[in-house]
Amino acid sequence: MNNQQVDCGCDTMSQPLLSIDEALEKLTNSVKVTNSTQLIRLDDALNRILVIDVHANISTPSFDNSAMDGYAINLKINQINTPGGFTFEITGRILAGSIGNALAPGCAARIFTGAPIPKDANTVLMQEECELIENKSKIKVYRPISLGENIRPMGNDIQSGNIILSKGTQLQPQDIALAASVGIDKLEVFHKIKVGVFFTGYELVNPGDTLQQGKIFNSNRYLLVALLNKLGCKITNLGSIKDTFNATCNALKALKSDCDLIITTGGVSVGEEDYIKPAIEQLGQLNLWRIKIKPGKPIVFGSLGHCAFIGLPGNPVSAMVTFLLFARPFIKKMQGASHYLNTTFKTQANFDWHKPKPRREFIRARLDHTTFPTKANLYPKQGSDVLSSMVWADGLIEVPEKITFKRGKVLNFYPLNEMLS
Ligand SMILES: Nc1nc2c(c(=O)[nH]1)N[C@H]1C(S)=C(S)[C@@H](COP(=O)(O)OP(=O)(O)OC[C@H]3O[C@@H](n4cnc5c(N)ncnc54)[C@H](O)[C@@H]3O)O[C@H]1N2
Ligand code: MOO
Repeated sequence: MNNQQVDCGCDTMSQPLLSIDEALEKLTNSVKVTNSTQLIRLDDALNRILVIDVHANISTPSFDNSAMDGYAINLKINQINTPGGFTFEITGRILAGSIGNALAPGCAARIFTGAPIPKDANTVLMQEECELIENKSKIKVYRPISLGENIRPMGNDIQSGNIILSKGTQLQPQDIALAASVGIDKLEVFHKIKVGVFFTGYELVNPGDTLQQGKIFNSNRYLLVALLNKLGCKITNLGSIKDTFNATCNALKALKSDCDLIITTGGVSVGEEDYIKPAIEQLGQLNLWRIKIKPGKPIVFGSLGHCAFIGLPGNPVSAMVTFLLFARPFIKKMQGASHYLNTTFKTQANFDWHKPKPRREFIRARLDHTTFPTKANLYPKQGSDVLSSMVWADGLIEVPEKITFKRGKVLNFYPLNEMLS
């Protein structure tokens, strides 16, 4: 078979391959969101996903307070926005955390940032604008003053009863801080999901062991574990297993009862030594095999009872790209995240595309930010074995199937830093 025939977008039995959109829809529609939840302290909440909306039961700030170090004044009606210097007698001093006495008209209280505005004060003046006079018993101001200057009103940030964080939020430092600001000390989050992994391939050797002729180091093991750690999964790692049908079935059986999801790499292609698909068909249900994308055509999606299964291709770039495009949204949805799809933005290709391709391609690219709009440059080698292309790249350019284009074409860019967050 020549290359064009291999890449026809059909399988060898002329069955059309699924498009990426169909495959993603099929995968994410089938996700069962974990129903196991726990209450955790704010210090442990980073990156965890909220089960329910969080409401504030106080307003913040909970009292009117000063935005500046300076003087709270009781500005009289006839002084508002009037030109000319005004003098205020200092009758109090209010630190943050303390309460001052009411201010009589024409009087001032020394006040510090965050301190409560005393009763009857209606404006705060910055100390830099005030001249202390008469042995520091008074202040004088030379500019017109308007009402309410430098006062942060109660509820300026949050109103009591408001939803401050929505269910499905993956908690970031600022979310945790917002919960703390209304006095919440614990949040209800989904339990971490349990993911079992193993790696097929007679050729695999662990880094640290001797590399005999014909063998390769098992880089996918480290790739997958690191990717899953980034997503906050609990991992059971069986390492590399023998490339046999029995060993594959045994590994699946060992993991399925205690895992929400099993992910493997390798053994998903069409060779008679590829046992993942037949093992899933024998032990569970096969829902999808092979997608019209490059890299990563042979991907298996299925289930073993309650446990979902994703078999990624063995080629390292294919394994990483398919993990990011398919397994990541699947896992994020399973974890309860409301935003689980990858985000993309538009960029311009700094290259021509001469040959229409039958599969949608996800090519390793790096953005040149010195131009506007930014331009995407390609890594010179785009083979699915070229792992260094993933290290060089800062994202993937999506090239639609069956098109050609010239430099300057606007395309989708999938930023790696986003997909690895
Ligand atoms: N006749 C055909 N052959 C292949 C097809 C096809 O359609 N017809 N598809 C090709 C594509 S595309 C891919 S992708 C691969 C997928 O193959 P498998 O998932 O079955 O993976 P293996 O054959 O086991 O390995 C492929 C490649 O990756 C290396 N590998 C495997 N595991 C690891 C690991 N843990 N760490 C690092 N590298 C790994 C392995 O040595 C091979 O070089 O199939 C094509 N063939
Ligand atoms: O899909 Mo394979 O990943 O092209 O090498």
